[in-house]
Amino acid sequence: MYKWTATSTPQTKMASIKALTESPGLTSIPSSYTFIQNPNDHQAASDPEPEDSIPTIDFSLLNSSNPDERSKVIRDLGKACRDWGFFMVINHGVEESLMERMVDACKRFFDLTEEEKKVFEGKHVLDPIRCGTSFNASVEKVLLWRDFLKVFVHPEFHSPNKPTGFSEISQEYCKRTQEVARKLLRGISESLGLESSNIDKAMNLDSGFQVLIANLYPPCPQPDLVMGIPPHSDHGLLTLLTQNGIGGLQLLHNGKWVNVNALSNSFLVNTGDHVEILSNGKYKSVVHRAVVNNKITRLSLAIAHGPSLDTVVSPAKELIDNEGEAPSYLGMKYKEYLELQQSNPLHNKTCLDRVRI
Ligand SMILES: O=C(O)CCC(=O)C(=O)O
Ligand SMILES: [Fe+2]
Repeated sequence: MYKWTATSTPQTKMASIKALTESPGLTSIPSSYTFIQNPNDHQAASDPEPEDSIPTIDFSLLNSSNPDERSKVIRDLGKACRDWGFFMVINHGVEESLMERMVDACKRFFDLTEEEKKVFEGKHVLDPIRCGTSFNASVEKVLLWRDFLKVFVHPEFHSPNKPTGFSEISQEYCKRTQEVARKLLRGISESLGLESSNIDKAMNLDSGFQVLIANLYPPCPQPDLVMGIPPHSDHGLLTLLTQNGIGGLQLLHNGKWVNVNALSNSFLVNTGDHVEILSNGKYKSVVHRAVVNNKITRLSLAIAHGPSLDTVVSPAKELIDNEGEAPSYLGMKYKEYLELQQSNPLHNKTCLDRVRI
């Protein structure tokens, strides 16, 4: 049986979705998880049309000594950001075995006992290590079919001390994904007509905020009624996502939901709200969601890369000055934005709407 478990604080915490699904004889979902009242009204997703497929970026070409090849990949990167806010990165140089060990370490974290995980529950949205269920169960009307672990890994590296090896593997993995993200941001800077180091400098990426988010979506007896993660855009600049080979990520593209079918050993990359702000809306953050299935546990691992927490992010001065545009977003300190986004229910681009002019 699943149950509410009391914690040392007066607030009651939900049992994990993993514990719920492992309770014997679960054939229907508890009503608190009914996200979709009428599946017929729900906008089902389809695969992208072949002529409009998800952009793929060959990362190795960013290092090309051939200037034509390099300028083409920068153009492709700009087009992917403008048309999709999303792209798949191949040939990124992070070994497949490291990606697999990282996904496995996250799986082993979720396999710890409920008692062991409780130590890492965290109380505040800015606690550096926090695991739990749903997104923010204290403010949500409907619970999500998802357990999570969130760990701040840069500028200061944190890690749960269990399971064995987690800390070493995540330190290496996060260092490597940060290098990939920074290089992509140099390309994105150039694609906006800015110096390649513009975003890096303006966002203070030497002390950029990086957070590891592991999502666990166990099988659900009624997957069409629940949601893993509801439609939202990410805070920050770029999120690099990988998964345990099981699909479930969907993007809102030209008003339609599209399934993401990832190539193995690729990173699924989406632009976050702060790329939209700094590009003054030239590049939009993409709305995405995660659906679940009734057969197999899906695990996704998102590494979010943002400015340093103290950076006030506003549209790039060079874009405003050079192109005579009016700024479309107010400046806000990234830390305040993060706190706002994490303390409210996750819903479309409601957080970004607060800074839109
Ligand atoms: O699980 C996924 O594919 C999406 C996860 C996600 O959107 C997030 O962690 O922000
Ligand atoms: Fe996301």
